Amino acid sequence: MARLQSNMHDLLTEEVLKALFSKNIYTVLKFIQAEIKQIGSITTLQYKDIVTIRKHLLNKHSAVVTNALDHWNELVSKTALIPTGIKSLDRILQGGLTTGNIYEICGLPSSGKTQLCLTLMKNVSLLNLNVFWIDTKGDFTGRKMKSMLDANGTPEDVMSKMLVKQLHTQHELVSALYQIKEDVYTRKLRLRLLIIDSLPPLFYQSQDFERNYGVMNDFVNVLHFLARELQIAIVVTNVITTWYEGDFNIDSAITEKLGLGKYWYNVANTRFVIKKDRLTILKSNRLLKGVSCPIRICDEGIV
Ligand SMILES: Nc1ncnc2c1ncn2[C@@H]1O[C@H](COP(=O)(O)OP(=O)(O)OP(=O)(O)O)[C@@H](O)[C@H]1O
Repeated sequence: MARLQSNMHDLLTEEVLKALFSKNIYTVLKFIQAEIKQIGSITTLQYKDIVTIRKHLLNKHSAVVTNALDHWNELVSKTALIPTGIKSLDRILQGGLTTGNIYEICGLPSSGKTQLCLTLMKNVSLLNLNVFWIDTKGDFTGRKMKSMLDANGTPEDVMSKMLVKQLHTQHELVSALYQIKEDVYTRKLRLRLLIIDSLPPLFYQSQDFERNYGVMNDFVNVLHFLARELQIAIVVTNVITTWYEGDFNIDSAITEKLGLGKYWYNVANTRFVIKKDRLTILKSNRLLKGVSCPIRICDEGIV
């Protein structure tokens, strides 16, 4: 549900919003669900003002009924296809990444997730599109990108299309996404591809699961907004961990587990796994599950 903002209604001033936020009323849904009396006691709004705002928000944010044809036409007019520049990957993606979707690349540590993201960044910026990289591991370096560009003789000017932000906490991540949302909204930034490498280092930090869940919820909401409403293709990386069942011995069964838990499990539209030099579609709402392509890491990235 949308976050309350001052541009939603004239009566929702910054002062009113501050008062609402201080009582954890951040979203349109929370505002509509709260008792009018409660809103009145938190803010300086009069009864009739609160009713007016509620009516306005309900009209604006309630689901409207559309027919499938309108839905399809809107989708076609809004969606962009972004070739990844990796031929075999474009083939299994049926042309490339499509805006409006969240893609997840998972794999064991050192399986090549970052290399794949770096290659996507390099190839997509060569299409003259901005790419935003959120780096949580300190893995993005200008030196690495420059050497990848040098390896196939590409001039370095393309690096001006690559925007990088390093951050270290969940809260920094959520704020960075809100900032991107604002910048894209106000057309300060034109963006088609956002890469987050990697999520687990941020979401494993907190032992407070309730709080973790709250931030994850906020994160997923803004991620969906960026993908669907602002038509950005989002690529995130996630790690697979392994351990041995029971006491370790050579015959012990190895268990593999995808990071980030059950809540995250259904968020990405398409999930890939990198294993044994192959990239395989594990889950997708529109591509064929189980389809894979070979990949090889070399100086110019993934080919
Ligand atoms: N120029 C290169 N040629 C061949 N292999 C390379 C090259 N550069 C890096 N690699 C390999 O890429 C792998 C590291 O990949 P990457 O950093 O993408 O892993 P990752 O899946 O992101 O790991 P993590 O989850 O630990 O961050 C290593 O196995 C490394 O040997």
